[in-house]
Amino acid sequence: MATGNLVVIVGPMYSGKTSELISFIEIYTLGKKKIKVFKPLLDNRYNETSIVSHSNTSVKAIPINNSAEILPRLDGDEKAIFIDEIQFLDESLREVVVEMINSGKDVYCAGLDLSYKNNPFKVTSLLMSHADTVIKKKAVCHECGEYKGTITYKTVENGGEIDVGGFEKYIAVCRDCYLELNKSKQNQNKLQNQGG
Ligand SMILES: Nc1ncnc2c1ncn2[C@@H]1O[C@H](COP(=O)(O)OP(=O)(O)OP(=O)(O)O)[C@@H](O)[C@H]1O
Ligand SMILES: Cc1cn([C@H]2C[C@H](O)[C@@H](CO)O2)c(=O)[nH]c1=O
Ligand SMILES: [Zn+2]
Repeated sequence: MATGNLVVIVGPMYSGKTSELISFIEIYTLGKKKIKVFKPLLDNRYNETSIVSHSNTSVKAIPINNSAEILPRLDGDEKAIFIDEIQFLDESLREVVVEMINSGKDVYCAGLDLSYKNNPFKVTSLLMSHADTVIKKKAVCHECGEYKGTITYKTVENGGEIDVGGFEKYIAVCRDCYLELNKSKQNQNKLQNQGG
């Protein structure tokens, strides 16, 4: 039996990763292929049992706490496995995914490549290394309007590097606007510290 393919879809928030994942799901379901869709329970923005895009299309998904919950949920005859928001899962997802492609399943993963601090999410980097295809999506920059948005900027100060949310705290920007916004944030902080 031939091994499966690994496709990893990455990019900033609002770049259409979930929409792209859903269009691949459609291809398998139209072809009446058996599939399973997973998403981390942590991502409860819209719904705990569906993956939902910003343009509001949705597909039913099995919520999981960690990557160890994936293999026990399989029947064995699935043709493809889809996993959204991989940045919220543990690094052992790599071994789980490699086992699935080695056993002949196609695997489609979508998630953030970079945090709002411009740090790579390790689990995404690991999966990109194993991928047959990496699809790097862009968003429209919220600041300058160019179709060059490659990073997510956090507009509020609170919360850590893992912090579920949407437009109330995150925007997608291009690299130039990201640097500009961080520069003005630093200047503001400096002024505040000087009592200005
Ligand atoms: N700045 C933007 N650039 C592009 N699309 C945007 C933007 N803001 C909102 N959208 C909408 O978001 C849709 C993409 O949403 P989708 O949920 O697929 O993105 P995503 O990359 O999975 O986001 P997230 O990482 O937040 O889950 C687009 O089709 C568009 O309707
Ligand atoms: C950019 C970024 C998004 N997120 C969250 C916001 C959303 O719930 C999800 C991206 O779709 O990831 C983080 O937890 N950390 C980050 O650095
Ligand atoms: Zn910009």
